Amino acid sequence: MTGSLLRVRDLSVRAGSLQLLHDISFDVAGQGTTVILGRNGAGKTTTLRAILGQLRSSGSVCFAGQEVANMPTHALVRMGIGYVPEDRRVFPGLTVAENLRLAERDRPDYDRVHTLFPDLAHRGKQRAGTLSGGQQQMLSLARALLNDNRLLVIDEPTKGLSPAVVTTVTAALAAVARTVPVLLVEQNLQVVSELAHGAVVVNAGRVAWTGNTRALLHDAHLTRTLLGVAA
Ligand SMILES: Nc1ncnc2c1ncn2[C@@H]1O[C@H](COP(=O)(O)OP(=O)(O)OP(=O)(O)O)[C@@H](O)[C@H]1O
Repeated sequence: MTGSLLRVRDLSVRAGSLQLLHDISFDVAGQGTTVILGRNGAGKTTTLRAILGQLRSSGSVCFAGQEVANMPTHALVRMGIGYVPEDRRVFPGLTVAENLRLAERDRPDYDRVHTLFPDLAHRGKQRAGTLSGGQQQMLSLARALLNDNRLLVIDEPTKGLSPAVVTTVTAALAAVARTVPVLLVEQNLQVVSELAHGAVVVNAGRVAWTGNTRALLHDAHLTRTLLGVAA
């Protein structure tokens, strides 16, 4: 499927008297990686959480032709949306192998996970809470990659990681995106330029720009005004 896999239309979220998202609309292609960019506090994670049914929203979220707005996350996971949240959420008291076992669905693909993250294969008996931040991120990604998903939603996978681990995670995501479409929130523009084709820039809870990642990153005026950086 090469068209739009996820269609978000007029997605709005309120928290009490605050409006966090205002009529967010964008499409996620049925292949490759689509990235949501924006400054700190722009509304990127809120957008993902609204799509994942973790925040009450108005508007439409259409996944593979089916309206899924406000469906609970577990129902979306059963439909084939893998979610890797920003805070990684591994079970610290359980081993690496136990964390993976808990994520298993119908036909877990351990070969894929161990090929992408060989380090995890050697750490099956280690408690996840004793892993480094980078290793925890790999475990968190591995939990989503274990299963055959139709879409992966991944929030800031390289946040706080050393350059070497960023390289490992980026390579794994590039390999994954060759077979599963990815909706990514990412701040590291080098990683964005390596991974993403489509870009959605969010600013103050609104979509400020959508288009081709390359066009965005090669336009110094756009990156300065939308992201506050010199590309
Ligand atoms: N439940 C809530 N109640 C009130 N304000 C909220 C709530 N959730 C998020 N916000 C606010 O909404 C704004 C967007 O937050 P969000 O986490 O989506 O930003 P972000 O773009 O992911 O930022 P960052 O890059 O810093 O992670 C922030 O100002 C945040 O404080």
